Amino acid sequence: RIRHYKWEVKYEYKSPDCFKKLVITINGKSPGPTILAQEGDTVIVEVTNKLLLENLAIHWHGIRQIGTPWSDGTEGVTQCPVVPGDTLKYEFKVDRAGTYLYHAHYGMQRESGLYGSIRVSVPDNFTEPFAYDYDRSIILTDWYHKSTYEQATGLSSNPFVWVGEPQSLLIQGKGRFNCSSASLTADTCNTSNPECSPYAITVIPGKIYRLRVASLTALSALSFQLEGHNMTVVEADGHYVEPFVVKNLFIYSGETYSVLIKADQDPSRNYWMTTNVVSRLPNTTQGLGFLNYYPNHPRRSPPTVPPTGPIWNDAAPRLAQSRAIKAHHDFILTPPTTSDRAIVFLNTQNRINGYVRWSVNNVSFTLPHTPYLIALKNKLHHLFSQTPPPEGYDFVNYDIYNVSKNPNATTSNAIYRLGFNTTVDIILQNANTLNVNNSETHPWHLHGHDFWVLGYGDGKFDVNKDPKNYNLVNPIMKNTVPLHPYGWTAIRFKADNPGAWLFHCHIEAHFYLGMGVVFEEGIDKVGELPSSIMGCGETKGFGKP
Ligand SMILES: O=C1O[C@H]([C@@H](O)CO)C(O)=C1O
Repeated sequence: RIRHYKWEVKYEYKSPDCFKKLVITINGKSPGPTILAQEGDTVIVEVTNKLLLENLAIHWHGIRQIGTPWSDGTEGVTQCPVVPGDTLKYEFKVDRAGTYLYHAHYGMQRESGLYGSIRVSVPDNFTEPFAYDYDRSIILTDWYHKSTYEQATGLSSNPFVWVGEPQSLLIQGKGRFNCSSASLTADTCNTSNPECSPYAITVIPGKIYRLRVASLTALSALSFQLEGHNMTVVEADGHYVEPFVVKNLFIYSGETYSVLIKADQDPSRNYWMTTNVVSRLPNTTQGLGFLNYYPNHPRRSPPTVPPTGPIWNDAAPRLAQSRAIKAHHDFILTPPTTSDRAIVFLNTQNRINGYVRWSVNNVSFTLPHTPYLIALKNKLHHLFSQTPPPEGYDFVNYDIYNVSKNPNATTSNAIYRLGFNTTVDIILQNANTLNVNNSETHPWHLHGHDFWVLGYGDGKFDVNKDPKNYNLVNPIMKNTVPLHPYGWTAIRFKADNPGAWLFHCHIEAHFYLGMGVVFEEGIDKVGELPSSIMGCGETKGFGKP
């Protein structure tokens, strides 16, 4: 079946957390409409850019785009941006049931509110490994009051102006800023504005709910809680998980989970739904929503104070949850037992000519003027650097626990070319930032593939010892994984999807500052590119009759 959507994207004044600012909406809404489809369907989205002064691209996060790499929606990698006034038709197959997302992939545009859910249901004759009565989706975000332009300008300046901690946390696009904390007029900030009334999920006592929880924060790692209710984790990034129970669901930007909850508590009241910042010193009040027991009023406050979140700087429970996520025993996709190539990616914050940047192996990524997919397909190799980027770093001498003695890095737009159908291991290695005793959490997202998560570790990855402990028995497949502070994360994937694919830190400011790489595989097998994606750079007008 074909699922056809027509979207108009524009800026509108909205007050998602009671503070009025410009928000990017789709057909008048942020979050945008949920895409509902069934495995095997074709989704067509015709996007019209009505942003007036700004380009646009939309990425279908978790959809592998097998056979349609030009529909991945990654500006600079797989397409030219959609200029104001233009319409672009995205067309792709949703080939696997699960919980996915869509969001802007042009500059830091995602954090202006351009995002939503994709829910792909199982085929008619298929039974899932768990039962539930109702299915609900929510997206967690953090929210800034400064515009994307102010943020991007600060990040690109010397002296560096960091974006800072967010002003509020949103649950399904709703949050609450303390308007009296700043001298703001009622027109600018008004807590009785219905646009910022807390999000509520209504449940019928006794029923089981599948709650699809996703994070698209710009910066924050979150802990998600439902007061008085345990959650059973059953799905991660579109793959069934061997079930396990949590009170706090740790979730990183770009991840999706399904959890089961039973509405089995005292039905005469409502319960808090909360999000808390973890892994960075929180300077944002917790996000609040309601778990509303029918027939209580959905806006009736619970009689309790909202539960406090976990200790923000205790990394141990976060690492433990990452390690607990294994493939469901009936749905194990076994990884190849060996790889053809292993690349280590050292994650560092650097300084280039006085400007703060983020790097992989001391190379800070920049996008070329002509998108890679188009340049590669047309064999225009002069359009980006042909010097292969590094496969590792100075393992012997680099001290990951301290500020680098030489924080200098270089910029490059070179890419990693992978042999088609080869098996590739990536070991993400964390390190200290430019500040003493500081290492941050980075959620890494791969386009065009799912990967097996082979393991997580503390400290420096040992190439002789650590691979012996890889989980090759029941590793989960995901498209986004956290790299924990001072730790490493090892993943494996098959380079079997012809195209050019971004792999990057999902923190908006970090990718903006160069924290990403591009992989190319099987470019000769990519079909003819639609001319609609080629209207920029040196290939402007290519494919036009
Ligand atoms: O890129 C970043 O910059 C700041 C800080 O390191 C400098 O102010 C921070 O926390 C980041 O993640």
